[in-house]
Amino acid sequence: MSYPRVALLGLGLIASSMFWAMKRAGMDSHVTGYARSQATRDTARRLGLCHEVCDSVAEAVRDADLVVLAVPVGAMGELAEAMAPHLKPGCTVTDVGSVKQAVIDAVRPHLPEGVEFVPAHPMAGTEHSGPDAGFASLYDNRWCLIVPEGASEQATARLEAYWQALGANTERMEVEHHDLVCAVVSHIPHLIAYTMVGVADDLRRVSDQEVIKFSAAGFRDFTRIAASDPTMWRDVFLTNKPATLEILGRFTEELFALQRAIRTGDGQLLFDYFTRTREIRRGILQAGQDTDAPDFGRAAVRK
Ligand SMILES: NC(=O)C1=CN([C@@H]2O[C@H](COP(=O)(O)OP(=O)(O)OC[C@H]3O[C@@H](n4cnc5c(N)ncnc54)[C@H](O)[C@@H]3O)[C@@H](O)[C@H]2O)C=CC1
Ligand SMILES: O=C(O)C(=O)Cc1ccc(O)cc1
Repeated sequence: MSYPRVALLGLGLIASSMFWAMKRAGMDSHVTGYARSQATRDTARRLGLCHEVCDSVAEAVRDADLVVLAVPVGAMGELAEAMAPHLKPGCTVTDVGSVKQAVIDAVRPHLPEGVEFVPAHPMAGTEHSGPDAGFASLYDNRWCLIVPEGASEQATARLEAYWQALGANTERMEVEHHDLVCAVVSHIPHLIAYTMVGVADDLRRVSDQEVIKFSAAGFRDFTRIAASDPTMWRDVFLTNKPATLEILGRFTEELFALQRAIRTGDGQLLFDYFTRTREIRRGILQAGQDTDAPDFGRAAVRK
């Protein structure tokens, strides 16, 4: 079941992809959009993004049955405060932020009685941002994590059905677990990519093309990930502090153990470690959980 009127607040990669996916799904919702900068609103109008691009938050949310907060995590609270007085009674508010506890803490206090808040997080994205970065298939076969946290069953199930219509699979998760899982599968991997590209740049080998020219897929993937939006990722680390520090602590412990093994020539430790991690990759492929894996990956598993 869809929503008759949807408001998208923040018209970047995630919101624009939602609009194109809604269009592709043939939803007959009327979609309003709002972005803070005039330039983004102009681009959105030029692209035909949303049925109506509004110049104020108040106008965008006024009649909306579903309001989607799609701005960097650090801007969610301020946006929620600005929109709250203009919400339609009984509407549902959701968000797409990469961190959940901080968003819940920042948004919920502003919401009037009778408005449902159902936080969500599509596990899909690219390194591109802005209104022209979106595309209809972004959510196809990707997970959208739903963190009901006090929302009614009816509002939660309705949002799940909406995301499924956009192409995603949905799974419910508790907030603390969500933030820890995302620190492991997304946040710390991004930090590692940022660090590795920074290290290569310190060696002055990135800008003169040498690293790019000779790099295999590993480093290229790091450069892609490290090109992600700086505002968004700054906010992720500032707001998911406990989980990212926990995982970073474990990561550096392991890294030091590997460093020591290299220094002392402990080949057995390195071999055992790499064997264990290879099994994890094979397990993912065998379970068919990596839809991006090229066929040769699956073939290797079948052997
Ligand atoms: N990019 C990705 O791969 C993914 C991002 N997310 C989350 O989705 C949210 C949006 O991310 P993207 O669409 O990628 O970002 P984006 O940078 O493409 O778009 C964000 C939009 O919000 C606007 N904005 C920023 N501050 C604002 C404010 N105070 N008031 C109104 N508008 C404001 C920006 O001008 C921009 O139009 C973030 O919370 C991010 O953590 C979730 C999954 C994947
Ligand atoms: O582009 C990539 O590799 C991603 O990991 C996309 C992504 C970025 C942030 C999220 O909160 C969820 C997914």
